[in-house]
Amino acid sequence: MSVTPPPLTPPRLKNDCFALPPGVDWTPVDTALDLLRANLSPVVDIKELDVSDALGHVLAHPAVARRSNPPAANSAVDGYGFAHAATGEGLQTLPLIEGRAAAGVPFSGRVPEGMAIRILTGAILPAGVDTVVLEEDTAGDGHRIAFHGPIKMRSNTRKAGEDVIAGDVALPAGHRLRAPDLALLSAVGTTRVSVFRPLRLGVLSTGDEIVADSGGALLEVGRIYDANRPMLLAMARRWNHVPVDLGHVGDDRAALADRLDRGASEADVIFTSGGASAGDEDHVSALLQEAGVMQSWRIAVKPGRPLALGLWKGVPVFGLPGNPVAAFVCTLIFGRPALSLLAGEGWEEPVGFTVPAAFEKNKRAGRREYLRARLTPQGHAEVFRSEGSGRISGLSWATGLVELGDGARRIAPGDPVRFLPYGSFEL
Ligand SMILES: Nc1nc2c(c(=O)[nH]1)N[C@H]1C(S)=C(S)[C@@H](COP(=O)(O)OP(=O)(O)OC[C@H]3O[C@@H](n4cnc5c(N)ncnc54)[C@H](O)[C@@H]3O)O[C@H]1N2
Ligand code: MOO
Repeated sequence: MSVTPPPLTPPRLKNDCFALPPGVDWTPVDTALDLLRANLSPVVDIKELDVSDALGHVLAHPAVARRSNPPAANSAVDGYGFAHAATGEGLQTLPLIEGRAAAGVPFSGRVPEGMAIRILTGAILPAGVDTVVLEEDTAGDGHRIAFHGPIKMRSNTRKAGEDVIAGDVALPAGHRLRAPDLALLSAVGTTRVSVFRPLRLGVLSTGDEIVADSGGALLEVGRIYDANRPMLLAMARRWNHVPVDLGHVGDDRAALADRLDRGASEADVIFTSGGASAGDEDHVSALLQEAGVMQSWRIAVKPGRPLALGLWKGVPVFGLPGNPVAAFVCTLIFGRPALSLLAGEGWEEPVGFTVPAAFEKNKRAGRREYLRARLTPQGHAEVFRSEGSGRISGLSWATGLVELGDGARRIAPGDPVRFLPYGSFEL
């Protein structure tokens, strides 16, 4: 006699894979960011470098000015220097003294009150000179100069230390050195700096379908070119971290554990992509769970809701979602500030701009959304035609992201929206 099994009762179809399922704990974006910020700290040690080799490094200690800039009061222009006290309103005619003051060739004598001296840009003001008249504002015959007064005291001069004073902090700890910073440090005589050793970011792709190195072959349809790893390695390089290519592993837990072991010895932090959610083949989250130090988050963000966080042999692991758009957005929003903190740079927030929308959208409550966007010639934000997180072409089409807050919102063309240019993520 056969027994009829009881009927299965699936939940009502929502036809919206992004609706917040009841009973699941969604971590708001800000909560996730606060947790990362509170729990991460620099993991890199400190070394000394010549300033000329330090571009892109993060200062571990403040860089202190060894000398003032400028070191002495000097002239900002080519012209004639004199004592302001002897001048007044109307036509001023001053006899010139012999000699001149030039940058690097100072005039050692004193300029008597009522006389002027030829002076060039950058020259230290000679004794008796506190004011300079611009050459173009004068007439002269080689023995005298004339100009129209009044001229303001200290015109066209620079005070000693008006830019930086010796002993001041020229640049604070945590600052990542850019080209202009090398100018500043050089100007104040600082030739050696203490910097953090660059952070090593290991990047690993997972999934049986992924082919890490196709050798130029056109793959059969069931196989997927590895898009995430080249992107993530390039982002690491762009952010002045050292990219560590950990290659690819299939859906094999033992192989993944081995590769994470390698990552933990070669890198300071590991980004994996794929296998982050809770499916049958989601080994990254499963392994981190087994290791016992795992935060598996369903973040209230779109795209990119599964993000696994854990420690593997003491090394932080970010299990990014496999969909390339989600992997990209999670890396910008969560990965970048976390990396900058680990690298000693402090928490880096992107700078956004409020611009009018060139689109309309009915946004639901619950998840913060990041739309691929770019500015029209009028400076309005248009968004990519699809929000599908496998649509990699939209990442290239875009020049930034539009960020829509957690709540529900109806957006009409012209409404203000927050645009985060790729440039504000230093991409
Ligand atoms: N039943 C449910 N299924 C899924 C959910 C869900 O909530 N319930 N979430 C979806 C979302 S959202 C995302 S994102 C993905 C994330 O899952 P995984 O992190 O486990 O990623 P995979 O399943 O391994 O891959 C997803 C997708 O991305 C492709 N992929 C993976 N790695 C790469 C790579 N290196 N280069 C290019 N493409 C890659 C992969 O082939 C898949 O198509 O889960 C949804 N499912
Ligand atoms: O939102 Mo998933 O994180 O589509 O890509």
